[in-house]
Amino acid sequence: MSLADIGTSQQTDGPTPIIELIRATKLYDRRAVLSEVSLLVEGGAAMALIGRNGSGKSTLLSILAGLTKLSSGTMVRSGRRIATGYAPEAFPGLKMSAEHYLLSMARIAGLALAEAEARMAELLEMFHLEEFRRQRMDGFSKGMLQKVNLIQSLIAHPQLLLLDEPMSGLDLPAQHTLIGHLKELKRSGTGIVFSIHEPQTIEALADSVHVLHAGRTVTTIHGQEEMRVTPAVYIVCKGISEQRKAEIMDMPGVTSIHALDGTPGDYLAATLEIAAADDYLRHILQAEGSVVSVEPCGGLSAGGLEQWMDPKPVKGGTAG
Ligand SMILES: Nc1ncnc2c1ncn2[C@@H]1O[C@H](COP(=O)(O)OP(=O)(O)OP(=O)(O)O)[C@@H](O)[C@H]1O
Repeated sequence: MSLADIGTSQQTDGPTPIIELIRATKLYDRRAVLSEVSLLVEGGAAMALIGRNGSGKSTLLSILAGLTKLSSGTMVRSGRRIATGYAPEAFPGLKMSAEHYLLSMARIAGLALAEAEARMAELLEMFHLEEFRRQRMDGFSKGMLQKVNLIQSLIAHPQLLLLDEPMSGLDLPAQHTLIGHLKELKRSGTGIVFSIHEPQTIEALADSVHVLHAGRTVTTIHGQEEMRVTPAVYIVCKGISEQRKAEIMDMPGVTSIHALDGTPGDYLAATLEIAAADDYLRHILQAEGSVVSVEPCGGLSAGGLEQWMDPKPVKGGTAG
């Protein structure tokens, strides 16, 4: 049930809606960086936001956090005050100790001093940061700053947790710690929205994936089952004429196909069912194109989602 429905219907058992965006649009200098995006965040579930650089993920998170205003559309909250934790993408090395900063954040969020101290100690220990608690953050490494950033978002038991690239800069043990803690939070009913570029985190944590491209929703996928579809193959080629491109795009078994951004020349990347790979490769060669790389992909990749994360590096040569 969406939050928009709640006013008109009897509430039923099941996931609790926390916050909903309906046709959310954000303009900067009359340019739409988000266009008509709708989504519903539910308690006890995690939604991954994926999309290439500049697709609007951070803007969307900042809107959900209440820090950026919509240009049009609606944001509906389940209550007047939702305890919200927000870890932005860029976190500054402030000229104060981690302890001073975290206690201030906890107090601002409404925690009593004793509770704030206890919760801070628990989280500092969890992220192996306790020995640095009295040091100034302007001397911290990137990963240490990210840990402080995450701790401030978690400290006041958020009902809604918004994380912008939470794994950025974290070492592997810290990544595992974070995933474990986020799973616990989900079990306790927190709704989580996180932007991410790594498929592993999606598989470990996400209950749904919302894909953005140039500020628009490309697709949304619900449920681990839907995310883990059959294995597939990811093929990058180049040198195909516009006319032949249209033909290969229509070939059976091609899940997704797109021009590969950030590479020289007209590189084309396709995700397709394994059974269709031979036929596809034959078509490329008949169209006088050349094959740059062929790689198996599984899990999330098979749904064609990989193309919306960071573009894969193209192996082999430059465009001719
Ligand atoms: N304050 C702002 N003023 C003008 N344009 C902005 C502002 N904030 C973001 N943008 C633009 O909005 C678009 C979306 O940016 P956003 O940071 O939301 O993307 P993103 O998907 O989070 O990217 P990345 O993966 O690189 O972090 C970009 O084109 C960006 O330049």
